[in-house]
Amino acid sequence: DSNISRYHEEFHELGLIGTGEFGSVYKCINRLDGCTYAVKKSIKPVAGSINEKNALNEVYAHAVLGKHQHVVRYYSAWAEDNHMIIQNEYCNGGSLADAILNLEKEKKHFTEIEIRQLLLHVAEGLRYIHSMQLVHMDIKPGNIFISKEKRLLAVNYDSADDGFDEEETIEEEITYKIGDLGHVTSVNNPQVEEGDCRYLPTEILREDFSHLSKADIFAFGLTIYEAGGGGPLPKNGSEWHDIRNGKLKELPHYSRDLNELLKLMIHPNPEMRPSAVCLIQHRVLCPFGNK
Ligand SMILES: Cn1cc(CCO)c2c3c(c(-c4ccccc4Cl)cc21)C(=O)NC3=O
Repeated sequence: DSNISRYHEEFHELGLIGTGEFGSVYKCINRLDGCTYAVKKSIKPVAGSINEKNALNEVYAHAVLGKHQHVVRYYSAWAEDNHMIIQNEYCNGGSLADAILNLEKEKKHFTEIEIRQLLLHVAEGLRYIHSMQLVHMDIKPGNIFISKEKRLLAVNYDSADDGFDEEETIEEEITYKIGDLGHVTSVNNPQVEEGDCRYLPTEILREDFSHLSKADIFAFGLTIYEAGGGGPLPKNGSEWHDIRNGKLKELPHYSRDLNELLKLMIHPNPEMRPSAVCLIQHRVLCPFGNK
C-alpha cells in the first residue's frame, strides 16, 4: 500500500549530499547489507514527457553499463509516492568539481602525474561506454566522482629498542568514476539531450551527430583543462567561441605534450580528436613507451 516506503524500509538516511534541478541525492546505509549508497530522489516525470525518457534512459544506461571500475555502479531503481529513486555506488571522495574548488581555495593544483591518472581513468571509462555503442553527453567535473580507499602498504618493525614499534605506511588509492548517466544515448540515436553548454562542442549545437563519441572527448578535454587550472569555462560569448576555434590558454604547470593533447581533444574537427582507445595509448599516458 502506498504509505509503505521502500526507501525508508531499506535505507537509513545519513544526510543530503547534493541538490539540483535533477533532484536530491542522499548518502544512505542499506539496512540489510550495511553498505553505503548514493540514492537520488527526483520528482516522478510526467508519463510520456522528455523527462521520463531521460529518467528511463539513465536506468537503461546503468543496466547496460554493468560493472566497470571507472563507471559509477548502479544497484536498483524504483518509483514510490510520485518520486523516481535510483540507488548507486557511493563514491566517498566527492566530485572532481569539488576537488577543483578545494585546490583553487588553497591556491594549489593537480600535479602532472595526478592529471595523467585522471586522464587514464576517465579515458578507460569512456572507452567502455563507447565500446557499448553508447555516449555519455554530459562529461564535466561535476559528473566525475572520486573514490578514495586507504591501503596498508607496509608495516615496518623498528627494532632499534628491544621492543618493536610498528610503523604503518598507509597509501590512499584514488579512483575516478564517470557518473550521472542521465544524458546517455546510443551512438546511432539522433535524439540528443544536450549537456552543459560550457563543455558542448559546436557540431552538437549544429545538430551534427555523426561523431557523437568525439563530443564526449571534447567535453573530457575541457574537463582536464579545468582540473589543470584553466577554468572557469565560459558559457557563451567570444571566449566560448575562441575555445571552439581550438584556442586554449597554455597551462603553465604542465608539459608541452599535455598541452598539445588537450588542444587535440578540443579540435574544431571532431575527426581530429583522439578516440578514448587512442588516448589510452597516447605517450602522455604511457610515458615509458608502450610495453
Ligand atoms: C551530488 N552527489 C554527490 C555524490 C557523492 C560524491 O562523493 C554523488 C554520487 C552520485 C550522484 C548521482 C548523480 C546522478 C544520478 C544519480 C546519482 Cl546517485 C550524485 C552525487 C552517484 O551516483 N554516486 C555518488 O557518489
